Amino acid sequence: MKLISANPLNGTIHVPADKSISHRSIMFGAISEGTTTIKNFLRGEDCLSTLNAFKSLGVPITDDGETIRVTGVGFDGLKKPATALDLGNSGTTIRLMMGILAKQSFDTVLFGDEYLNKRPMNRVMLPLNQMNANLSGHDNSEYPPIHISANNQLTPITYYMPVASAQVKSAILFAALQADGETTIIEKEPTRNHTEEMIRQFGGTITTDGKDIRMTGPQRLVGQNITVPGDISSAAFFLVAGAIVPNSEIVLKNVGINPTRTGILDVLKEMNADVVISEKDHANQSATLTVKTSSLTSTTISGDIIPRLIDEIPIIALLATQANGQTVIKNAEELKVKETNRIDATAEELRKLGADITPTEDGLIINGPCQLHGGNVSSRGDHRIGMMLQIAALLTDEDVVMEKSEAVSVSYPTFFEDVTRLSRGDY
Ligand SMILES: O=C(O)C1=C[C@@H](OP(=O)(O)O)[C@@H](O)[C@H](O)C1
Ligand SMILES: C=C(OP(=O)(O)O)C(=O)O
Repeated sequence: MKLISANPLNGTIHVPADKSISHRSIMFGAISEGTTTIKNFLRGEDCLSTLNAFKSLGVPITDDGETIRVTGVGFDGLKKPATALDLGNSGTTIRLMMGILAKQSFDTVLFGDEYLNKRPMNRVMLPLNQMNANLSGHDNSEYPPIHISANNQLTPITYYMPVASAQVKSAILFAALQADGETTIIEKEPTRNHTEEMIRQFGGTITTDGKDIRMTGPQRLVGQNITVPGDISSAAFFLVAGAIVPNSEIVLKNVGINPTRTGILDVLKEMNADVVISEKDHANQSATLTVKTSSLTSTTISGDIIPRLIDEIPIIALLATQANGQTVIKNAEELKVKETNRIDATAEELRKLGADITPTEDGLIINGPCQLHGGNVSSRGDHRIGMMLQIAALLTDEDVVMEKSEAVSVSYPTFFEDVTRLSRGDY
């Protein structure tokens, strides 16, 4: 696909719904009692994988195009699926479902596409097996297909997280909701807290104190009415486009601003970007963000901000190519086990467009500002790499041609339409 090049972006957009919250809305709806309604559900491929998996587990789910209605069956009401569950590209779905399915009267098999089947699962299987679950990977490996054996008891644990991962934390919490007694999780660094927040929202009890999380099971949850806010990880592409593409001004409506997700706003501020936050809706943790092109300075990004912007690092790397000076990103080794190795993918694809960017063991070093040029690139099947490369193409008047552009549908199916509309200055 030939990408849109050499264009400012101007106008207003409603970024798509939050992917992490959309997944969890279906999951919590399914394991609760009573009905859950979900408005503004993300109909991207990853969240549809979650929706279809729970339908296969016998959960009644309807969609009238506006509202998704989940009739909760409780942990005890899930039914043996007719076949192994195909979870597509979605790491969040497979890992959280391992916790949900760790105590069922039937076996389940979970697998995904060529990318998901190469992502590490020991990080979830080890703590769950310590809780008396029985999970194993394909051919004694840690990779999918993952086999979950029938099991009628889970025991609580105290678990020091070896990696900063909301998916691992969430899988343990779903298991802990079904275990008899108190589970304690000590995070390496704080990660997104949507699971903890939704346990409370669905009527459960959980204590959080910095990196310590405690919860006593078993708990019964009750269905809720959810409106999903926009995804700051999707907004990130337009926040960066607005900051670096000359003569741009973009208004982003209804962007989720849960503080465990807003590392990118801290980085933009630090780099001198012109971003204004307005219309804060405290109940829904959302706001309007307005971004205008400005002159940027380099920065260092490391330590406990990394989990607060983990999915934004590819687009932050592009931002850094347009900033004055050297930007260093450290402690981001988790990027190596995403849909692709995002350290290598970001560096290698941006170098094809002329960026001065070097991969390191745990991050990237970027020198700017740098005039990008045309070239042939690939998303490598990774939605976030694909979207980052389209924003990069806006910085050159030469042709940029990208392979595997369809990957963007995983989290942002209307991404190219939104770029087209903003490049025409449509309000
Ligand atoms: O819990 C979640 O919804 C997610 C957690 C993060 O993964 P890790 O837990 O592997 O860091 C993130 O990269 C992913 O896009 C969504
Ligand atoms: C890593 C991501 O998602 P997941 O782990 O759910 O595949 C992502 O959306 O960038």
